[in-house]
Amino acid sequence: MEMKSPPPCPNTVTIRRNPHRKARPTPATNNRQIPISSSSSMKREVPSFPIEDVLSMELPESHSSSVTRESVSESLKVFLRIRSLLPAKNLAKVGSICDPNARSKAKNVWPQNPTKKKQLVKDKDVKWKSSKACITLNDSQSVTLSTPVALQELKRIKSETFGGFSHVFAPESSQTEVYERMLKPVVEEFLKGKSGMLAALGPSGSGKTHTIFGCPREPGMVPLTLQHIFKETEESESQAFRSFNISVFEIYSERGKGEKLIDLSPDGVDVTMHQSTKKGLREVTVSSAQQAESLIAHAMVKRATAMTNTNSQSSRSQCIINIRHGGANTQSNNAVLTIIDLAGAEREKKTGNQGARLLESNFINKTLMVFALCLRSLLEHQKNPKKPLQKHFQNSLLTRYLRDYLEGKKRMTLILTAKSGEEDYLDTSYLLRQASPYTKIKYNNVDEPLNMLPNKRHYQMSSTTEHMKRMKLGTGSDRTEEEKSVEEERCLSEEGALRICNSNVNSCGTLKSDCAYSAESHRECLIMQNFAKAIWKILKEYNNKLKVAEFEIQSLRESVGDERKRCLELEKELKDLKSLCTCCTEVRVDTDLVSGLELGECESHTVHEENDKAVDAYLDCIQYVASEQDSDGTVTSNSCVVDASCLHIENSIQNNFQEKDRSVDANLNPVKCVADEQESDVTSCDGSVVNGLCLHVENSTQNNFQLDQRFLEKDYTTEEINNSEYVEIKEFAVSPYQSYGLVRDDSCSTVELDQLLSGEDEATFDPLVSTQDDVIVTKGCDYVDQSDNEPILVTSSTQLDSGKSDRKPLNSPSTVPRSLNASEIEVESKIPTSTFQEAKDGLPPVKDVSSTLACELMDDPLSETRVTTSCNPEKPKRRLMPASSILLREFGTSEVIDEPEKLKESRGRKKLAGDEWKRTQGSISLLRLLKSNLHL
Ligand SMILES: Nc1ncnc2c1ncn2[C@@H]1O[C@H](COP(=O)(O)OP(=O)(O)OP(=O)(O)O)[C@@H](O)[C@H]1O
Repeated sequence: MEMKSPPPCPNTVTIRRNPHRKARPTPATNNRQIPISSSSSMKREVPSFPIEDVLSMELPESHSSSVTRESVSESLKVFLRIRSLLPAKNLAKVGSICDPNARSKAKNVWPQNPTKKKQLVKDKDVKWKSSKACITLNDSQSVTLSTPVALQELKRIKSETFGGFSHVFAPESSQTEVYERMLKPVVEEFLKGKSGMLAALGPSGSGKTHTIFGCPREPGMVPLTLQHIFKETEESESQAFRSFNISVFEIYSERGKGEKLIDLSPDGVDVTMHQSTKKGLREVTVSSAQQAESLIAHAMVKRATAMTNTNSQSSRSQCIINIRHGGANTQSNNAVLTIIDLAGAEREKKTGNQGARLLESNFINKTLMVFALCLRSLLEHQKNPKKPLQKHFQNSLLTRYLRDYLEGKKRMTLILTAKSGEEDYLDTSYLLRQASPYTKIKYNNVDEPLNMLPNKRHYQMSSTTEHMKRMKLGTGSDRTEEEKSVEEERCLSEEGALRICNSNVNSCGTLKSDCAYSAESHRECLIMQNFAKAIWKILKEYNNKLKVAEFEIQSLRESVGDERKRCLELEKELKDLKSLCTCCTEVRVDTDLVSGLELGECESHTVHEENDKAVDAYLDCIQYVASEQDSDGTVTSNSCVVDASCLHIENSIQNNFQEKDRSVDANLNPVKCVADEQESDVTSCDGSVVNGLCLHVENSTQNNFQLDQRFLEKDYTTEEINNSEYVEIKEFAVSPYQSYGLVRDDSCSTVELDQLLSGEDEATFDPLVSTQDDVIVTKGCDYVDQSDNEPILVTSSTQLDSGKSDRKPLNSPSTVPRSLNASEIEVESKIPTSTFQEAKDGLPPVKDVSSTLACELMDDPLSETRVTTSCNPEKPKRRLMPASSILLREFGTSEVIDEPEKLKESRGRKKLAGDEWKRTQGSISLLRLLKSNLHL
């Protein structure tokens, strides 16, 4: 369905985000191709994957392990809250906000010492006048305490810096802010099943109670905690998960006589505590924040407070609030959240306490001192494990109750409250000096399963462990309680939490599963961490290898490019050489170089460049002849001997080459076959019987070879010859060649024994009367006879004359005639084209054929080489003594020849036998020596 676009409004401008797309023909293939804009700016560049950046990133050494360490080795969290600097008058107002009865209570503060009262009035005036702060916040974790001018002489310091706090709350910090930052994480952990404890520590009147309980307008940590936990569990379906057991009690010493543990719940009674076991402490189950707050409010009413000169409602006891999961959830979650409002340290001079208040004050101070000693001992023990953990906890009920916390077995949080006025400098200085080192306390291997244990169970476990140790040591039960306690403590401290955990596995099913889960999680974490490290390492190694490989590829490409250039140069060079060899219009063979050859009327041979391969081959042969001639004109080449006189290649016959090349091939091939079969007395080739000794191939039109009947053992009819594979031939017709080693089965050359007496006169050749000297071997018999008047092309002919040699030929039979006239044995053939083709495939170049046979001839020390021409066979034959022939041959081999000839020579040498080549190479040095000595 086509949608017609509305007509364009003349006043509107259409802005196209994308350029126009030109219509283009539908591609033939189904694959839709995304049109690519020709403009480079429109090309969508896909950013490559930043592998380099990724690989260059350093993997944190042990991120997960650091996290683990952080969770395992956590410092004691110490917060500092600075109370706002308010004049006493304003403070009273502030206090009255939270506690309406504060003013009236203050009036009723006991004891009312008139003298002190007057002094207080004076102090108030002083405070009012000197409302300067001695604490300044450096940052969120440190403060500087400045010594008032009046005390600088006494303290000899002007200021002190205290740092390392988890957070320092400024005076203007609200309760909510304090809760959010300080207690909320602890509460959340508690809801997850981890116990926690918060204790407020500071001098009297610094705001501990205010921070912990607050007031209706500013609810403190406890109300906020209750609201939090009930809010969190509101959505829980089960009632059991929405109820908590809350116990509130105080440790109080009435008039300094002993310590009492008083249950502050509505129906609470005195609680007896043996070791850490509390008897009679009532836990109130609450299911809402209101119920809990009501309970806390009731407890606060019951709590012992008194008016002092520093606080209108000074706490006289250590108040402890425990919140635990209630109902059925208690069994599965034993986590306890403990919030403690400690009584403030008091200075007698400052508070003006007397009598019972003074006793209470002493008790409070003592408890706080024990508390501080426990933490100090823990710190020193952690700094130097050789230092034993002191048993300060035994010195107060509070510290006994908080033993696990004070010994670092459970995590706790401290909030220090400090007054910032100069008049509170001493209290604040004492507090900070005492408590700031607590920030260095570490919790090593504190595991939650330990925290989840109820105190009773923990001590039972400790007793069990101790009992087992005692059983191992064989110690009796005659130990005192104190010794047991001390030993138990030592064992606990030495075993560590993990071992305790393992012990718990045996005693507690829940604990066992928790421990196993924790250990498994930790193990999985380590495995994954190591796995990630290994992969990262492998990736980096592969990256390095990749870089190396790329570098190698680049270098190889460069080298390939160089080789290509070189190859092109070589090809060009080869082309030039070829053009020099074949493309020249005229190739001349210097007659001087072939002086040993009788060239007859033809001193130069001209071949036109248009000649075919056969002609090229002949040219090569000529060149070989030329190159292999020594200065004396003696043919000494071991690679090629060509009767140059047989080559009558002139421009006049160039057309004949083109026309008659097949004839040339035809003449070559059968002769080759003859040579292959020469080992037998009678040579057969393609069913034709030929005489291997005397093969004169002419460009005849006859199909059959014709054998001279004189060389046959008996009279054959022409029909018999043509039809039979073998005919018997006279011995003399074969033996001379065998004796001279001319005919070999590996020879691929053509052999023609020919007197070359014009090839016509049969009477001139009589094998029966011919001598050995007259034996002539003509090799490479290609006979192209155009006509009687035209020049005759004989590709190559080598005449071997051994008759006049003093040496006797090998296996030379005395009865064998020495000379044969090839013309008398005339084989005329016209071999079918198919036969030519078959033979042509295996036919090596003419020059190779010639060279092979020539080499064999030259290798025979008894043989002599004579090159004659078919044009003038009467020319004198050149003879060489074998030794000199070899030397000259070797000498010729060691000669430095130019490159084109060298190439051709190497091509010819490939045909040589391996041992022969080695021999030639090996004697080069000798030849050089001879050359230098003989001045050759
Ligand atoms: N940050 C504060 N903001 C407002 N009022 C505060 C703050 N801190 C303390 N006050 C007020 O100062 C008075 C004394 O505080 P509080 O009773 O909490 O001190 P304390 O440290 O508990 O003393 P003690 O150890 O004697 O019990 C209270 O009336 C309280 O309302």
